Amino acid sequence: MSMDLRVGFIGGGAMAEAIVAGIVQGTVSPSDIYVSDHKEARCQQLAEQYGIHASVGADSFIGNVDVLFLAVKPQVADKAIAEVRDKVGSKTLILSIVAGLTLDVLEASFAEQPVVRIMPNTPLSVGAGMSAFACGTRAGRTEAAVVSELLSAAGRAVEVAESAMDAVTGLSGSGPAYVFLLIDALSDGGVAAGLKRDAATLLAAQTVYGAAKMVLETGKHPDVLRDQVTSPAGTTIAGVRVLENRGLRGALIDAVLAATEKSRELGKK
Ligand SMILES: NC(=O)C1=CN([C@@H]2O[C@H](COP(=O)(O)OP(=O)(O)OC[C@H]3O[C@@H](n4cnc5c(N)ncnc54)[C@H](O)[C@@H]3O)[C@@H](O)[C@H]2O)C=CC1
Ligand SMILES: O=C(O)[C@@H]1CCC=N1
Repeated sequence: MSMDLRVGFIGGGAMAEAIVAGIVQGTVSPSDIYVSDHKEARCQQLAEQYGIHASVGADSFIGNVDVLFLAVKPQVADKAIAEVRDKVGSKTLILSIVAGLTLDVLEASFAEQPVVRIMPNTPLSVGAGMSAFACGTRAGRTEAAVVSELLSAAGRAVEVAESAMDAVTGLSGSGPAYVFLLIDALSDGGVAAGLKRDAATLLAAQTVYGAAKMVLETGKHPDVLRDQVTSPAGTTIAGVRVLENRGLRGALIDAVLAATEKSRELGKK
């Protein structure tokens, strides 16, 4: 599926790159993607790797894109907005991925443009992203459909109320980091049990991938699927017992809550 859209980015960091990598795979033509980043070397790298336009400064494209991603760190978002707000086209759809930056603030910053707040995650770069988005008052169903199509091209996208954004950030926004940690730890377990590192990491990652795929494709509750693996007096329950004793469930719940709380704090500053 390809979309006839000119897409700009303010900030060409890790998350912008993940989105670019996701949408250049058949959704948006690289020649229609424009990135502005403060760092010249970063621009060169992005231009070479993806065949997109990348420059220090956005003047060459800012008035001429259909969609503009705001993809800088929260701490410098005010400055980045001040640099572009008077130059951006009045119909350009502003898509902010800045953690904690509210629709109220965004709508006050951009006088006329429709604004959508998005929380994506880095697996977008391999077509398996999870994004949630909330529409501002000037963004209607047409804008929501554009955002949904753009993000769905590299994973899944759901529309949520803005009040859910902090929780989304704590779960799917930050979540890849929790799962990378989990995979690394599982791999360590395999190495401790005598496997070679490469094999252990492959086994760990494919197991996480397969289990996630089963949850998504069967629609069954994770506990039902867990039960299918767990033989009476078998190996699985021996492992599960250790995880329950060490509080894995509670640790994951607390991790999501801590990240959610941090997102709330960022939004208040
Ligand atoms: N990394 C992640 O997994 C996720 C990040 N986010 C959000 O995405 C945003 C960006 O995060 P990252 O990509 O991880 O950060 P990053 O630090 O990798 O990238 C930010 C980039 O913006 C550039 N920059 C800063 N000010 C600029 C300006 N005024 N004009 C042009 N370029 C400018 C920097 O040189 C840098 O390359 C953050 O607000 C974060 O909250 C959201 C979801 C997931
Ligand atoms: O760590 C962060 O603040 C950002 C937001 C979600 C993922 N990374």
